[in-house]
Amino acid sequence: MTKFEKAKAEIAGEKTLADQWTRLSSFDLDYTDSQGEKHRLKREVYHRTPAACILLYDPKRETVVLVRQFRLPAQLTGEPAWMLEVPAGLLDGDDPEAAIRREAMEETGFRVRDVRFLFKALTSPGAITEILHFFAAVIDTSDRIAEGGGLAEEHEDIEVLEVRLSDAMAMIESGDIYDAKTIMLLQWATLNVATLR
Ligand SMILES: Nc1nc2c(ncn2[C@@H]2O[C@H](COP(=O)(O)OP(=O)(O)O[C@H]3O[C@H](CO)[C@@H](O)[C@H](O)[C@@H]3O)[C@@H](O)[C@H]2O)c(=O)[nH]1
Ligand SMILES: [Mg+2]
Repeated sequence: MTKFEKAKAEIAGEKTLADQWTRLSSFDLDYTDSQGEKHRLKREVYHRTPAACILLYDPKRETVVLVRQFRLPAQLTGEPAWMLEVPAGLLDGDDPEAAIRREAMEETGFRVRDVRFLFKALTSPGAITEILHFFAAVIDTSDRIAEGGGLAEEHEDIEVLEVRLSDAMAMIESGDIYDAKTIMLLQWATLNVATLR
């Protein structure tokens, strides 16, 4: 028995506010609350498509592969804008595992052999439809078969770094790493390092 047994949400209308790279719309929502009372609510939603990210861990060197790139929203909030993150990208119609293999190669030059699906998460459920699929893979130096750095035709300008897991954890505390998906994967790695062989 939950508080929300009487609750329901029905979409009464949707208006597209912007439809360029990603659609932004405004919804009228007929929300019946937990007391059974009906209210008309307004909600704006940014329709981001699904994405995937990956922890690449080398157990011999105890290192993780991170990428640094420019992020405009970071600059707009006044934070350092060339952010350190785990490799990630939009699925672009592929299944999550195929997409993360492609993104890992494009961004880091690492070939992903066995890949482990960990979990998925909505990254900002109040406003954004983005669902992110999290993966982990064990790598070693022989798996780096290309430069990485991102796609030239998309002007991706990516630096590839290999950082000790313990140093990366310290960079969360110092504020040098402040991307949510990256913090989640580094913490997962720290908790599960014994399984990453
Ligand atoms: N024209 C245009 N191109 C864009 C725009 N936004 C992104 N792009 C292009 O689309 C590419 C998307 O690259 P991906 O590697 O697929 O995605 P990502 O930006 O790394 O996204 C990942 O990280 C984000 C931030 O943490 C996540 O939001 C996202 O879900 C994903 O995990 C960018 O490099 C850029 O070329 C835009 O508004 N307009
Ligand atoms: Mg990316």
